[in-house]
Amino acid sequence: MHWHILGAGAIGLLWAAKLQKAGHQVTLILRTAEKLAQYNNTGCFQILDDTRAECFSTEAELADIDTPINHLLITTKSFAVTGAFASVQHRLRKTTRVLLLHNGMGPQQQLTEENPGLEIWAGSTTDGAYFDSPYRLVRAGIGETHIGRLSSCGSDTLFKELQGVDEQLHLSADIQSVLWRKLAINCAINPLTALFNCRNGELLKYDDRRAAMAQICKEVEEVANALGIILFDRKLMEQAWDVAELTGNNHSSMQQDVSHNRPTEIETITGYLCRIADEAGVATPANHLLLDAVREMSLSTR
Ligand SMILES: NC(=O)C1=CN([C@@H]2O[C@H](COP(=O)(O)OP(=O)(O)OC[C@H]3O[C@@H](n4cnc5c(N)ncnc54)[C@H](OP(=O)(O)O)[C@@H]3O)[C@@H](O)[C@H]2O)C=CC1
Ligand SMILES: CC(C)(CO)C(=O)C(=O)O
Repeated sequence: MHWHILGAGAIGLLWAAKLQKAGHQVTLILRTAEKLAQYNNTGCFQILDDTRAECFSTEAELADIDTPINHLLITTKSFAVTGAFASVQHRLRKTTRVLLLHNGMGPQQQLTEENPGLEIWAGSTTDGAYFDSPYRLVRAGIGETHIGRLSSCGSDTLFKELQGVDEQLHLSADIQSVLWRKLAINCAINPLTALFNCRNGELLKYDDRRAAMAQICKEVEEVANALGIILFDRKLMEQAWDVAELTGNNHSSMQQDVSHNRPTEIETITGYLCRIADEAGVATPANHLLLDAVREMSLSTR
């Protein structure tokens, strides 16, 4: 299959490599002519893991050409998804399949509602990767990726066609719940680490941080309950505690975005939770306070 990847960042390039290794053709869609020239100068990207460095010569192009896209993987940050999608919409056909792989919620539901005839999939991953220099990607952790079809149109054959791309790729029959679980964990950890400017594990070391985390978790559970969403088979606080402990030395993506003065994904994490809670009439005062606090600290994406 020929995959176009929109969002040639850490997750996008990781997937470009996985797809290429499994025999798929891959084209990266870059944002500007300047970025394309810079990439073509380098001619490839590298992925480093514990044992080796691999080079991938993947072709790249801009969004505004007319070549049709049959398989589109969008791996931008959540706040850029709808804009990125719009930039290639003229290249999509009735049979195009779209896979969205990002944290947070909102864009997946919006694109599915606005494009009822399109086969749209969404996913959530615990893979980890970061750049140590441009187009040099360090694979930080091998995680699991769950994908599932959001649109009512289409079929599940895409999953079969992706088998062999990643041993840790799973098909979910209820991808909304998978996205909610990831959302719940991100609500519990990301904004607090940004606010306290600390590593994930440092949320557990102080009474006030633990109390804030417990209150956030309680509100997220109340929203999920009101919507009939089953999160975990134990309390969210216990689940989030384990994730914070397991990733104790890591800086969350939101803490890193705030500390590097980049836009954060707060609007699609706590922002989404608060919006859905307001619509459902569930009070989420601690999440609203946290949303305001992180909005104050980060570049606006609204
Ligand atoms: N990195 C990780 O380990 C993990 C990330 N995630 C999630 O995956 C998602 C992607 O994260 P990550 O890969 O780290 O993010 P990056 O910032 O590394 O990559 C995003 C890429 O999208 C590009 N982009 C943005 N807008 C457009 C556009 N309109 N057209 C084309 N390209 C565009 C950016 O290009 P430009 O450079 O021009 O801005 C950038 O290269 C996020 O939701 C993140 O939370 C989830 C698990 C782990
Ligand atoms: C689970 C967690 C908090 C791990 O750092 C994460 O997903 C993130 O940083 O975005």
